[in-house]
Amino acid sequence: MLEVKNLTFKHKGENREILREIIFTASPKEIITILGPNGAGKSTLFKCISGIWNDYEGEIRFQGERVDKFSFERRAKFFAIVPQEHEPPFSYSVLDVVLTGRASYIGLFSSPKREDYEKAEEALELVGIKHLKDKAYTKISGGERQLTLIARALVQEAPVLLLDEPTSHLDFRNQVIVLNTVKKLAKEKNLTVIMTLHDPNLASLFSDKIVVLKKGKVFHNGCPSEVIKKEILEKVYEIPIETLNNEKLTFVYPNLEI
Ligand SMILES: Nc1ncnc2c1ncn2[C@@H]1O[C@H](COP(=O)(O)OP(=O)(O)OP(=O)(O)O)[C@@H](O)[C@H]1O
Repeated sequence: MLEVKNLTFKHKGENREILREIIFTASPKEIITILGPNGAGKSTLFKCISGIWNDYEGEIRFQGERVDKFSFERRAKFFAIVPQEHEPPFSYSVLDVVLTGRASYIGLFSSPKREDYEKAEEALELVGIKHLKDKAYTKISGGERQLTLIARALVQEAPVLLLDEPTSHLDFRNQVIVLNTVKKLAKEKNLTVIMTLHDPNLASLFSDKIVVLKKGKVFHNGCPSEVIKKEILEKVYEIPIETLNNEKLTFVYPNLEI
């Protein structure tokens, strides 16, 4: 289990707390989505969990151990990260980028083995871009890069998958395919998934729990049916919102008379 306990964070030399007393837990097979307006602190929370920022109050623990004490290697073993943006310094092929996710298995002075290539191709197949494997990563679209990075995270075979706005460059079809794949993998491979999203409807469709942040604090935390509600989202996004309900889900949309 991943536990975030009373996490409070401010940048060095600044007085303003970007995150204040954040509390939530995430278990294997669960998808936790961090939802909230621009500037709410989603990426900062993500960076604290993934170890980019370590200088916080409170604790983040994985399987009982404090993650700020993890070595770089242990972090790579436990956390697979899909960042929002990634510019490789060289013109790697798509397959090579995915293979970098196997680094902790390959060893510093060795080359990838057949198993590593097989896993990389399997992951590319899973996210639907195996046909791009020999193309230069610098010459594919933003959405195709995002899919490549998701494949790279999958071959890492880490128990925690952290995705920062995984759908930001994806078309409608690929949003659904990628999030559905992540959901399937979470269940099949026992992964703990934490992601940030901007779309409450996608969050509702694909999450087990949603943590809503507003101004650095947890505004609400619960399963989609508890969180994706007119009264909560209107307070968080400060626009009038309407809902459509059926027995499976609540769909939210803006009331355009604003
Ligand atoms: N390096 C930094 N130094 C100081 N303040 C920062 C720094 N990076 C971000 N912030 C501030 O922290 C707050 C939270 O930013 P963060 O990027 O976590 O928000 P977010 O919810 O991910 O936003 P978005 O949805 O726009 O990506 C913002 O007010 C931002 O200005």
